[in-house]
Amino acid sequence: MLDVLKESLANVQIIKKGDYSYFIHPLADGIPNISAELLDEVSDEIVKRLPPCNLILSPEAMGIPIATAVSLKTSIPCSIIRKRSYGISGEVCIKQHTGYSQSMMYINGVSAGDEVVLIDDIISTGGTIRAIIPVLKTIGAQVKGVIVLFNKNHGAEKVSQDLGISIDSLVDVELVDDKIDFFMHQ
Ligand SMILES: O=P(O)(O)OC[C@H]1O[C@H](OP(=O)(O)OP(=O)(O)O)[C@H](O)[C@@H]1O
Ligand SMILES: Nc1ncnc2[nH]cnc12
Repeated sequence: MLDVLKESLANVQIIKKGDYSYFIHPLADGIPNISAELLDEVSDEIVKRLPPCNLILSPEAMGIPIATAVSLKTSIPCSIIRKRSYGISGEVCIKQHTGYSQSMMYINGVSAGDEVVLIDDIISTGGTIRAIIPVLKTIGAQVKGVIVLFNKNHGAEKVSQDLGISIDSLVDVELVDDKIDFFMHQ
């Protein structure tokens, strides 16, 4: 099961962003190419786990292919959290910190009463999800769940406990320096 995903994890390259270890994978980076089979398999699995919701939300950039595929398979609309401001009414600005970058992000298209599932390629430090979730609650949206492909170094468990939300993932990743291990959840 999840054989294409398993195969895609063999021989991933690891690079350094300063002191931060980073692995290169099709669905986390768009490099090497994202095969249709991989996207199909991963999105099928996420659809199986998807809590009932009326909106899929995903931060740019690498949440987009996964969230789009899930949206196509479920007919649930998808909204993208952008790194550029449109300055339109209702836009909410947040500050994202990852292990290697800081960026402003802008939420449009989420309304009070929406039942939202957040989909992303990876959780690592949790900075991205920690920035997004409280703002969704302030807007009055209900966060029905978070689903990521990769849970790096137990980021999901830490954020889940701190924010009191459920974070599901398909693969646990242990990455320290240049040593990487993957643990599939099935
Ligand atoms: O848990 P964290 O430490 O916050 O890391 C996870 C985030 O890092 C990556 O986003 P990035 O902003 O690098 O953009 P990208 O999707 O364009 O790679 C990834 O897509 C997640 O959104
Ligand atoms: N591809 C990746 N590898 C390791 N850490 C990450 N954090 C965000 N993207 C990552």
